[in-house]
Amino acid sequence: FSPSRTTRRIASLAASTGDSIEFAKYEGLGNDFILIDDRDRDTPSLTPEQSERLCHRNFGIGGDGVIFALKAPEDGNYDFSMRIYNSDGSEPEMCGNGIRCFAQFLKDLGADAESYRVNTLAGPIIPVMNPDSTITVDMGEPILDGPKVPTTLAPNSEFNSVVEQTHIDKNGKEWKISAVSMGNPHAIIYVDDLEKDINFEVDGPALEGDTGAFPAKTNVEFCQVMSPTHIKMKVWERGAGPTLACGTGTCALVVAAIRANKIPRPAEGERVRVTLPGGDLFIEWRESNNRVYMSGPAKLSFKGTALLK
Ligand SMILES: N[C@@H](CCC[C@H](N)C(=O)O)C(=O)O
Repeated sequence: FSPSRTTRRIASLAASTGDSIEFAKYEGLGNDFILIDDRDRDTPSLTPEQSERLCHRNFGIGGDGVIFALKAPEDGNYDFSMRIYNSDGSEPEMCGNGIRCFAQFLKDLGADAESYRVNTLAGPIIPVMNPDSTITVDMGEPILDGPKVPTTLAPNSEFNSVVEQTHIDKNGKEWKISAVSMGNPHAIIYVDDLEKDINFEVDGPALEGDTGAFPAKTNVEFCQVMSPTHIKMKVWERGAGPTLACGTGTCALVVAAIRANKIPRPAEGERVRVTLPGGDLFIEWRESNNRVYMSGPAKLSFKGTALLK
């Protein structure tokens, strides 16, 4: 934030009318979210601007996003709806770590089911609570068709989707990009050495905001294949910048890596381990139904009441 925006934020908090909101703070591998219980509402009780302010790590609660647990639509097909704002106030379609936090939040609120049918902007998503307290999420089918990702990068004829296409960013740096959507867009880039081959703080934002190639902006995943069943990944998220983990990004990466023959497709039921700065996620892209399953933890950090402007 520029000093003037920061000053305005302090002023707006100081000028609080006393309105406040109850929240709970959760994290999935350090990807952290403010959860709001809006189960009696159809729409979020906070604006994108209020959410952005609450996500600020100095002047708010701090978080990579705000997640709202909302009423299910009346069609009877769902248990709940979920919406999310990124820490910059933009609204993504889905969030993988967020949906595990959402499921744990529901459980902690007393909605003690084994699984939930959640209505999201990316379609139906189903988190299942495991006995070992991890959560496995049916993340649905990956979207590989370029215009639907959306990306303007040309499809690679061999794969009929965007696989390692050459692209030059605004700094003149050349990349080989694969594009996959898990409801939200991901640009996947393989490097030999994650520590040496990228300038994360420069390359991440240069690609995130490259609307010529990704008209809705994109999440950017830099990846290093460690073995046929293990990949390391660093993520620069759309609307949130560097985060410790990204569930949708991890799913997109495993799909992209299998399609590009970077790793073999594991046998049905076997999973690929993806190591992120915040820890490991386990991903299965099931051949029999084309759906992606993500397993990992979600934990309550603290609860509180926040002042609103
Ligand atoms: N951290 C998330 C993704 C959140 C949304 C993303 N920043 C976007 O704008 O698409 C995850 O775990 O999937």
